This record gives sequence, C-alpha cells and structure tokens, in this order.
Amino acid sequence: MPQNTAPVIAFLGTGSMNGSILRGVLASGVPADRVRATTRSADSARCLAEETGVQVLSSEADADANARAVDGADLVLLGVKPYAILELCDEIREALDPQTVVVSVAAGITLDAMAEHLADGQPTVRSMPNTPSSVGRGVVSVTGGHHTTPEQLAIVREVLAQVGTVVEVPENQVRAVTGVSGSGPAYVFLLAEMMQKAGEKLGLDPEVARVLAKETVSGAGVLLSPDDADAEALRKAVTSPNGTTERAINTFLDGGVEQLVADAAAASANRGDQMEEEFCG
Ligand SMILES: NC(=O)C1=CN([C@@H]2O[C@H](COP(=O)(O)OP(=O)(O)OC[C@H]3O[C@@H](n4cnc5c(N)ncnc54)[C@H](OP(=O)(O)O)[C@@H]3O)[C@@H](O)[C@H]2O)C=CC1
Ligand SMILES: O=C(O)[C@@H]1CCC=N1
Repeated sequence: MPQNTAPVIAFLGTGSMNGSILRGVLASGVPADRVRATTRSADSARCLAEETGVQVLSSEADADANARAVDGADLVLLGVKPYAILELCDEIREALDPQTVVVSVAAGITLDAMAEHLADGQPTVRSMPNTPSSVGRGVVSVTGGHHTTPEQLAIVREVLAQVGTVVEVPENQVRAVTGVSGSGPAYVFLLAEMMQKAGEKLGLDPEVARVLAKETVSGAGVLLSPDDADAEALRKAVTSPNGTTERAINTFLDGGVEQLVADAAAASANRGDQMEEEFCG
C-alpha cells in the first residue's frame, strides 16, 4: 500500500486488540500521521503516544475525543469492550463522514445492532482478529455489512492484510472464528504455561523450565508458519515409534484432549452468542 495514499485510520479504544492491530499497521510501514487513536484514560493515551508516535486522545481528558478522532478518517476501528461498542457508535454517529467504514473487532456485536446505532447507510464491517496482529502474524475474519461496497470491503481487507492473514466469512460463522483463532492465542499460551509447570515438577529450575516451554512453543509456531506446513506431519516428525513422544501424545489423547479442545472452542463460540443476546437484544 503506497504510504501517501494509505487510508486514514482511527482506532477507538486502543487496548490489547486494537493496540495489536495499530502496532502491526505501523510496523508494515504506514506512517504514524495516517493513524489516530483513543483510549479512556489519559495515562494510557500518553503511554501509547510515546511508544508509537501516533496522536492519541483520551476520553477522560476530552469528552469529544472519539468524535474528534474520526474526523477525516477513512476507516474507524472500534476496539472497546463489547458492552461499550453500541454506546460508542451513538457517540460518533454525527461526526462520521457517510463514506467512512466502521469496523468493529468486538465479540458478540452484530452488524444489525451496529447499523441501528449509526446513520442510515453507514458502511460497516464486523471483524474478528487476534493479538499476533502486533507482529504481522494475526489472522482476521471480515464480514461486510449491508451498505458496504465490495471496494470498501477490499480496502478494509488490504489494511488488515498488513497485520496478518485475512479470511472472509458469513456473519453466522464469526462465532466459530472466535472459538478457533480469536480466543486461540490464549489456548497456546496456556499450553506454554502448563509445560513450564510440568518442567518444574520434573525438577527443572523455574527459569530453565520457562525458557524451554516458551522456546518450544514459539519454535514450533515458526515451523508451522509456511503456507504449506502440515501440523500432523510436523507432529509425526517428532514422534518416534515406541519412543518418548508417543507416550506423551497417547497420554494427551487418552486423557480426552481432542474433546477438551473442541469443548473449549465451542464454549468460546457460545459465549459470543450469549453476548449477542446480552448486548444486541
Ligand atoms: N484481546 C483479544 O485478544 C481480542 C479482543 N477482541 C475484542 O476487542 C475488544 C477490546 O478488547 P481488549 O483489547 O482485550 O480490551 P482492552 O481493555 O485491552 O482495551 C479496551 C480499550 O478501550 C479503551 N476505552 C474504554 N472506554 C473508552 C472510551 N469511552 N473511549 C475510548 N477508549 C475507551 C480502554 O482505554 P484504557 O486503556 O484507558 O482503559 C482500552 O484502551 C473487545 O470488544 C473484544 O471482544 C477481539 C479479538 C481478540
Ligand atoms: O475474550 C474475549 O472475549 C475476546 C474475544 C476473542 C478474544 N478475546
């Protein structure tokens, strides 16, 4: 994306997720002056501005921070907690240009609910990203709203492609995306935490166990990175017949790990459904 024609992006609510996308966008070469951001507290605005060089406004210090940030923006990424998304739509509704595309990264907030809280015809996109976006290795789904043209969706895809792989899904599959990749990095980090604890139980020094667990998980992630990488083949390459790994893998499988992972992904997806009922009515 040529830098001088990069769309102007406003990140409203720039914490863990929107902050990851913002960092990924900047790392891809988009100049800081094409980006603005908001947070609630003045402290987090200051920290983010110092770290990134982006103009960050705080709603605590300026009640109009969000409305100011969307002025002249081509894209607006809503990254507050789900319960606050529709209120934020109300807040910025009058300040938005009719062509500005409003992208929500929130779990459990539907395109219909967003449309009800924005001006008629405002283009919207529902997205489900994940935090590896901060290092350009995110995976993110997009679903265009009723008033979003293919060209507008293409611009959103192009921006999000700066921070990872983009897939397009129908809205009824966002719950599944959430269960697999939105929440997914936490499953992998949990595994790393558990591997560290297992190492300690086996007698390793805690720091040595931490390094072994983290390097193993991140190294395995790198092996799985190429487009044609195959998780099953990579697993088999570690697993000698009647060797040590086979015993470990069988312990996982006999303990029901496959069902547990399916149940965990379904629990995440179901919580997304529940949030739709709670917040979108
Ligand atoms: N975390 C993740 O891995 C993922 C999160 N999401 C979605 O991202 C959204 C945000 O989650 P997450 O990033 O984890 O949450 P965080 O709490 O980390 O970030 C929320 C941000 O919103 C800011 N904020 C709160 N109220 C306002 C306001 N009125 N105006 C401007 N900014 C405000 C907060 O400011 P301050 O820092 O000052 O409190 C904070 O920066 C959620 O909707 C979630 O469903 C989606 C996919 C993955
Ligand atoms: O935990 C959550 O609700 C958010 C959505 C997906 C990842 N984090």
